[in-house]
Amino acid sequence: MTSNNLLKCLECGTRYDNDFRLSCDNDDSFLRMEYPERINLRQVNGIGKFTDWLPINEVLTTTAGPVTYKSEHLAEELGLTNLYISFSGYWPERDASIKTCSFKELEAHPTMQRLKESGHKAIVLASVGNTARAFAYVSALTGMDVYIVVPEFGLDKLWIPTEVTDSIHLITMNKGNDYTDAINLSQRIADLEGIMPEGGARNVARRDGMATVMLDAAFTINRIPDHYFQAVGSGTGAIAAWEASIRLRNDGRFSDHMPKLQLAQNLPFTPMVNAWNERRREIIPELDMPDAKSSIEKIYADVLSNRTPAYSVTGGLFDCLTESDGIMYAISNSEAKSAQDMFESLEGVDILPPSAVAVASLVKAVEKQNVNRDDVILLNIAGGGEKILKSEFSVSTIKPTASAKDSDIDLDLIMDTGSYRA
Ligand SMILES: Cc1ncc(COP(=O)(O)O)c(C=O)c1O
Repeated sequence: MTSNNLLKCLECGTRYDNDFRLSCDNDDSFLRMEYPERINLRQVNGIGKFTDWLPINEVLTTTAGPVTYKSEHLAEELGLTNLYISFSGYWPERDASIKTCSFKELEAHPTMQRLKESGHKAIVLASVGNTARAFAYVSALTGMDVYIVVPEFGLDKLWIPTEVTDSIHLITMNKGNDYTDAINLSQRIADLEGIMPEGGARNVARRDGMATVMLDAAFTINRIPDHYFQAVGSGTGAIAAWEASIRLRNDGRFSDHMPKLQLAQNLPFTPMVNAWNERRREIIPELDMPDAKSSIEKIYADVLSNRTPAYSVTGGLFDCLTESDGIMYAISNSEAKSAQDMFESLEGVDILPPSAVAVASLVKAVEKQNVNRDDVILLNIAGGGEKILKSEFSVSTIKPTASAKDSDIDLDLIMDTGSYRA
């Protein structure tokens, strides 16, 4: 049974039932879920709390969810009086219990539940690591089949905090292939009968799962923040934060102003920063990401390496940045690393490289006076606590079931296609 809420096309307004639909029949725009105007929190821990604004019926039982707290030490260092941190990861001291250590688990739980409620059993996705880990873990918990395509450089991130199950099928791509090659191969696998594409930013379960970062913050702070900081790769998390703010404003209890999106990418791979700085809706590869593959090899936060982000599409990041009068920052590896050291020593928890990029962008924003001292700021630390987790739990490495030389490979060579042909 699918949820009673409807999906609505942002371009033409056509409404659809909420099955696992990812696109409109008439145009290329995003679909967005229509939920009750006011959200009532369910009395559970984790993101199940926000079920009213998730595209699923059953209340998720996972304790995984974002945690929002007011920073003291980093705030003092930066001279800020209202800095709030949203932490997605593992940090028992703060009741943060995402054991795959990134906000990608916020996408994975509702997506797999939406898949199940729509009557499907298998899903395919491309990832550079953190998303793969999150979906593999949820597959191990639910038994739902997941096909994961990962470029070789993402392999070290492929562990889960439980036993690996037969439901996890990992396909690696040989050296020389990047995230976009993995996306291309996963799209071919998704054409097989019986395997659903996870849909990336087009999947409302992914966006609305990530949106819980903003929801949790609004319930903790009692208002919508003035600024939202995050490092972006596909743009999904930031779009989700924007959509959550629209819903919170319409709810009426959290003030009626919207946050300014302040987003960052890692130099030298900064296609969205380059396009946005010229207020261009289109990303022009020759201008905005020349030598993309070699640039991607140089970035510290390698998960921020999507060559086809959700930027130009109606409802995508360009629209959100435009509506919020947003700012984008290009952060160097050394800026990210020193921001990481500063955060870890002041706040007392290890963070992942993309979160370091987000911290560095906040440092820059303070320097450039893009925030005022007393503004209410939400800094999304979208991944962290891996060191703490690994000191407390043993993790299992996921072994590849196949490897692909490129995205055109014969699918029979990498998977049992027989079970998925009509
Ligand atoms: C920890 C972390 N932060 C930020 C990002 C970028 O998020 P998005 O792809 O939603 O833009 C990722 C992507 O994998 C991530 O793992």
